[in-house]
Amino acid sequence: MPNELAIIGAGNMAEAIVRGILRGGVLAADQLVAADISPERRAVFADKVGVRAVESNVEAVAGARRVLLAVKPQMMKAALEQIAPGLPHDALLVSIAAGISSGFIERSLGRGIHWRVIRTMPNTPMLMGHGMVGLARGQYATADDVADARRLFEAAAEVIELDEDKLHAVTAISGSGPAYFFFLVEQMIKAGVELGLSREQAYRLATRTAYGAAAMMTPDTDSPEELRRKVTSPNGTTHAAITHMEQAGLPAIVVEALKAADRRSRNWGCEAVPGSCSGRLAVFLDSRL
Ligand SMILES: NC(=O)C1=CN([C@@H]2O[C@H](COP(=O)(O)OP(=O)(O)OC[C@H]3O[C@@H](n4cnc5c(N)ncnc54)[C@H](O)[C@@H]3O)[C@@H](O)[C@H]2O)C=CC1
Ligand SMILES: O=C(O)[C@@H]1CCC=N1
Repeated sequence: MPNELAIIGAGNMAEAIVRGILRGGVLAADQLVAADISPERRAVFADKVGVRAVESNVEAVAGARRVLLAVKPQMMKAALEQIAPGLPHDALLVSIAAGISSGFIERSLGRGIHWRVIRTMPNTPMLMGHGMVGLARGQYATADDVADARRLFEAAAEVIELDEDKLHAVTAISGSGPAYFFFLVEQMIKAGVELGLSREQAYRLATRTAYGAAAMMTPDTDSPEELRRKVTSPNGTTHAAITHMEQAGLPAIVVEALKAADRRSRNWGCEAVPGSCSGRLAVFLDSRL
């Protein structure tokens, strides 16, 4: 079977994407190969996902038509150095790493080749088929490459194409976003316990509420603001809670928190590519973390 997709880094996010690809019939399992340094992750891919898993990145990319770069940003430089010598010159590179620019990937692979790179920012709800992906094309990637990369994600996600610089904001909103909601639910569970419920009761009430509320936010329904208004009786209980959140500064905290995520995404690129940011920019970014 041809090597239609080599995965470098068979971690959590790669698993969500690959499960979507297989579930959606975009590619068959025997057209994929995954490489990971961790025997545990290779076992997950081989035994649970049903995809051939190897230790060697070089072996994975041999003859590959597309390569999904799915290691952590700080591992990207090493992974690119490993695959560069054996990577087919016409392979399409699709990266999901936060903060790593398409330019860095192109330069690291080198060999005088105009590498076609698509940079993306997916999120874990892809595991449930409800993901959101921001996608930007590198300078040598074509419209066909964008369409090709889109197909990898669309079985489990909505995809929007943007300029590459906007991917930091996408990371702050939808890449990291699921964690903000889980964090809120964690606090709701704690509050439930403080209010006298058992942990099981609080857990069930908070998680099912989050699930139901999320399901209400379809493109065809009211805006989040309007949905909130419909729960909020004048001078009632919701009003009491929201007023407290506003007076305690939560709206500004959320906005500032997401700006911190955006800065971290920009800063990660600097860390992964020592010397690529001027000293002043790196210090400026660090000081704002
Ligand atoms: N987890 C998330 O919600 C999201 C993650 N991302 C991006 O996805 C990438 C992966 O993140 P996760 O899946 O969360 O991390 P993870 O830690 O679950 O997966 C990374 C995998 O890479 C493997 N690895 C490390 N060095 C390697 C090397 N040199 N060669 C081959 N494999 C190697 C690790 O053993 C691990 O299994 C990151 O760059 C992150 O920025 C993007 C969007 C959302
Ligand atoms: O936390 C992170 O850096 C990664 C990128 C977006 C979600 N997880």
